[in-house]
Amino acid sequence: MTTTIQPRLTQVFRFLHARYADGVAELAYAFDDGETMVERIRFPHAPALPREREAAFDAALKLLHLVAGVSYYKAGVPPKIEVADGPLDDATADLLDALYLHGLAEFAYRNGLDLRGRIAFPRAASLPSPAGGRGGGGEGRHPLQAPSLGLPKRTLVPIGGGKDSLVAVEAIKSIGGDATAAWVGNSALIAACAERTGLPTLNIQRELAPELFELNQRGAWNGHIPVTAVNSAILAVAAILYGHDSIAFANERSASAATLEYDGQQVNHQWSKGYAFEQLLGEWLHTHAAADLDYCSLLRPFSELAITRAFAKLAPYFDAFSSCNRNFRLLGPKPADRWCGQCPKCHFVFLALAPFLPKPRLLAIFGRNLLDDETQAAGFDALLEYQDHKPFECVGEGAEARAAMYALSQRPEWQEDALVARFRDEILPQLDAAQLALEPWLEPSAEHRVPARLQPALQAIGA
Ligand SMILES: CC(=O)N[C@H]1[C@@H](OP(=O)(O)OP(=O)(O)OC[C@H]2O[C@@H](n3ccc(=O)[nH]c3=O)[C@H](O)[C@@H]2O)O[C@H](CO)[C@@H](O)[C@@H]1O[C@H](C)C(=O)N[C@@H](C)C(=O)N[C@@H](CCC(=O)O)C(=O)O
Ligand SMILES: Nc1ncnc2c1ncn2[C@@H]1O[C@H](COP(=O)(O)OP(=O)(O)OP(=O)(O)O)[C@@H](O)[C@H]1O
Repeated sequence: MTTTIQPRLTQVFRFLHARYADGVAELAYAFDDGETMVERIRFPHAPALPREREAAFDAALKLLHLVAGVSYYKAGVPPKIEVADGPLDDATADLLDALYLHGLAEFAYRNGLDLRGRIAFPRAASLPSPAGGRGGGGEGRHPLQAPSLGLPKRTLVPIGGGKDSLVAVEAIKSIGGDATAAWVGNSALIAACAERTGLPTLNIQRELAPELFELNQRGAWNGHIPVTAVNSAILAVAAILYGHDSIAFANERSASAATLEYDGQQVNHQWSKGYAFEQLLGEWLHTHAAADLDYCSLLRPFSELAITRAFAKLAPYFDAFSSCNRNFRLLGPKPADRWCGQCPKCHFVFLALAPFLPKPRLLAIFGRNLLDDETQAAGFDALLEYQDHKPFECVGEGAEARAAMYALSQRPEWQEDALVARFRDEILPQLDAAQLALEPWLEPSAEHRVPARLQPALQAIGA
């Protein structure tokens, strides 16, 4: 179907319906009275849903509808949001308001928009828990507790093709945890990583509504969306459908740090990988879907450097993984050999692995030495927050990039490489050497929501 809507002139974004049958979820949206846009999520070999899980499944499917709408809403950012099913309870509206405001903060910043005061999901103050939850309250603000469903003690581990999820997988394997390697989309690279884990696999397909790409061609607003939230909501539906009691993402501590602050608002490229979103969704699932469905990040206590140190021990993945997001485009060109070598992710992962791997091993992974290439100076400067802000990408904090670069500048095998020498001569004299130690970054922090059953896996990562 061809769309005729002028996206930037729309007045209402409408959540029409979410339906599920035979392993396919259909999520329908529209602007104003325009064409229906349908996103489809395909759950392979979907089992019949046990009756006791139906309410939880319906709740999770509704949430997925609301979360996945962010891809379409952003095309027009109209002033009004309507939900055909009716207004949301406060906890659900709070989650959605936060996700759309903070998850689209980079999008807004780069497009010169201000979404504050514009995003307001319809809410009714006193709605009861939709999953048949129990336990008093009555004000509808926090609908207490959803029932326990007796979900099997199995963990869905989302796989992104990069180092982080593979560290999480190996940590769960090290404690003999029952787990499934799950991923969304049709990336062959992710499939190869998932196969290599040796775990049972689950590949969920996602088809965006084709009208979105037409809207993009017609001048829709476009930019970054909180895709981890979409993947999380898909996996929550999957956990209930296939029977898993936990979803263990691999979102690092640094994901909670803002990329920059602008006009009093924090702009974080990785907002839906951060702890605030993890808490919102984890609580929401307990109160609205199933008390025994845990959503967490297994890597939350760890910095990027602690994670690269752990990954440096996982040699069997070295010729399969890639953190370069250019591999994961739906439409655009992809790098020929897994690492484009030009983007912030390539720069950061090279730098963060370098202190923990023998140099020839690292060069073999990337097929080149990014730190001996003067043309890459600006890219590394941004990582160090030197004359630039942190890039809009999934990279560690400026301070940990500086700690990694400092460590290399002290090592004979690295210190003559062009960008390490430049750091030593030009940037280091402007820094406080007391702030550059690597070791503090390897210490885990206490803040996480990892359920007791999986906590022993944290030892494997921190060791
Ligand atoms: C792979 C990638 O980085 N894509 C971003 C890129 O998209 P591009 O236009 O270059 O091409 P496609 O990926 O083929 O997408 C085509 C258009 O489709 C729309 N779209 C796509 C996926 C989706 O979930 N929703 C969508 O609306 C969009 O209009 C695309 O233009 O640039 C886009 C615009 O800035 C980004 O939206 C694309 O980002 C993807 C959604 C994506 O998967 N990105 C992840 C690699 C990513 O950024 N991960 C973050 C996680 C942050 C978080 O809070 O979740 C990270 O690793 O830090
Ligand atoms: N297509 C996907 N399907 C399911 N989960 C995904 C997908 N892409 C990313 N994720 C998950 O989202 C989280 C954040 O992704 P991120 O890209 O930071 O991790 P990664 O790919 O494991 O590692 P790296 O930081 O090296 O890229 C991880 O838990 C990852 O597994």
